[in-house]
Amino acid sequence: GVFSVLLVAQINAALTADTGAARAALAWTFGGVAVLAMLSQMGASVLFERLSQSAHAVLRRYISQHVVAADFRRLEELGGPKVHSALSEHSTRVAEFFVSVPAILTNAIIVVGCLVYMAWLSWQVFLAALVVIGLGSLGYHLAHLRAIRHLDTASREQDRLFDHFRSLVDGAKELRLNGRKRERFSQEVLGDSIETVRRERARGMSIFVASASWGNFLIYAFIGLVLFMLVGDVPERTRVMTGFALVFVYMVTPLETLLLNLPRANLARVSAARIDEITQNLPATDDGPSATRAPALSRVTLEGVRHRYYHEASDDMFTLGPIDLTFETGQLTFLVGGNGSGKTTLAKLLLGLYRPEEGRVLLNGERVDDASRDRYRQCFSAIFSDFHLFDRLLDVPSAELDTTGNALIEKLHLKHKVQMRDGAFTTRALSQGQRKRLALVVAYLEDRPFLVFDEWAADQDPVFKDVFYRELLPELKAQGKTVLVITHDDRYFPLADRLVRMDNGQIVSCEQVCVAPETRSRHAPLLAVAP
Ligand SMILES: Nc1ncnc2c1ncn2[C@@H]1O[C@H](COP(=O)(O)OP(=O)(O)OP(=O)(O)O)[C@@H](O)[C@H]1O
Repeated sequence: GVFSVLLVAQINAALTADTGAARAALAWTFGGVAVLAMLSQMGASVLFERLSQSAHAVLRRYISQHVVAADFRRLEELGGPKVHSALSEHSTRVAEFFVSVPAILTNAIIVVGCLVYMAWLSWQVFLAALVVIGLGSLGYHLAHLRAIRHLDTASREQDRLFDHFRSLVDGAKELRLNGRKRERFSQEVLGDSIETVRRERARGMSIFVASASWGNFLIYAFIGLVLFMLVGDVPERTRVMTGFALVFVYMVTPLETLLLNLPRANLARVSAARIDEITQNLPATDDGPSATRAPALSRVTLEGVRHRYYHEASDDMFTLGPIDLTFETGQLTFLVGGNGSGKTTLAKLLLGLYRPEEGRVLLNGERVDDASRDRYRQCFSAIFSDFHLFDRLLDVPSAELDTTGNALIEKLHLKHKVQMRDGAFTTRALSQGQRKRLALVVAYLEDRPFLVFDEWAADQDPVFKDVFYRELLPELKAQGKTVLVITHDDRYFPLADRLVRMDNGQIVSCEQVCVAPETRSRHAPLLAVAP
């Protein structure tokens, strides 16, 4: 910016230079300044491009760290689409801002430099310029307030749009099977949301761009004011007039660029505010230091534990508890009950994913508090009905791990489909039941003392279902594992040590089951491989 202003001063000096020698001297300075202007612009652009990429990476790391450290319930409430929106669109907008920073900075310096040069040519003109700038800023500020409102509405709608994008892929089967549903989804749900984002953003940006034209108009008004009214009687009229003409011509483009780049900065500001809001809504848990090792487990007790879900849309509440329940080492508990009776919620409380709103959880008689909750959670492996299978174990890869993993895969009848190599599965393109078996392999390899299965067998064929209840579960029990199985498979209820029945958020019965041992296991152990 500085070199550019120096260039214009050199040009003006050359235009008004009297002798050839003076022009020759100016030529060298002009050449030097031109090269410096080019080099500094190159440097600035490269640096800002790098800054933009770094900012993007830093933001993504920042948001991901917030998400990883967030309280699970808060994350559930916030929902995935908002997180996706922050990680993709909003962080990109903020990062893009850094690419426009050199344009804003350089052009602002050129404009300011030109004004200073004008002041040097004539102070009266400079004062007039200040009045014009004041008017321009006022107009711009008023426009800004309106435009930001539209941009903010657009960015909120965009979070919903990301939810619809997810339905577009996750609901692909349903949309293809039902033409009317597809049409309504495309036009009314997705279409309306896309349209709202377009409309609000277009309005916001139009106001910004229109206010840039207002700025442009002011420049020409200023030029007219100076050329036809102010410069009339100043001494050295020709020199001053040439100087002004040159400065004006030179200044218009940077000013336009400046005014057009400022909206982008505002877009970034709105996105930054959204990122801030989302991360504020995801405070880090107070769950103590991050733990990796499981503590020893002999008993887990829930005492008067209670949890509530508030449903805003219907203004009603689901209350679970108070729950009193104890799990002893090596005990096999089946948790049963109708849909929506609170089984999964109870499991989340037991696993330490939800903090009890009332009551307490005890590990070996000691209260689990915020400081020890993460350590407590390391006691468990769980497979939920909406489980996620990572493509790798995220354990230190070793030949031993691969061997044990592959032996388990073979025992679970998946050898022809998938293998474990360097601690990762070779594929995840499997049927739902097969992927659940892989999740079981992971749970075995994690070797935690307490396992929780949420309707694990629901997707298994009758033969493997039988294997699960009659062989795998007794085998886990024999290894001293404590197991909680959420199930609707009533024909296997007698195989449990204890049957806990739930209804409408309450435990309605808790029965010890007495069965002859031989009815529990009819086959030879399936999983002879020690994990
Ligand atoms: N994330 C959530 N947000 C708000 N309410 C929820 C949420 N999850 C569950 N609920 C409410 O809690 C109740 C119990 O749900 P939960 O998933 O614990 O039932 P469940 O017994 O596991 O049912 P199912 O057998 O269908 O899996 C539901 O009726 C629902 O109203």
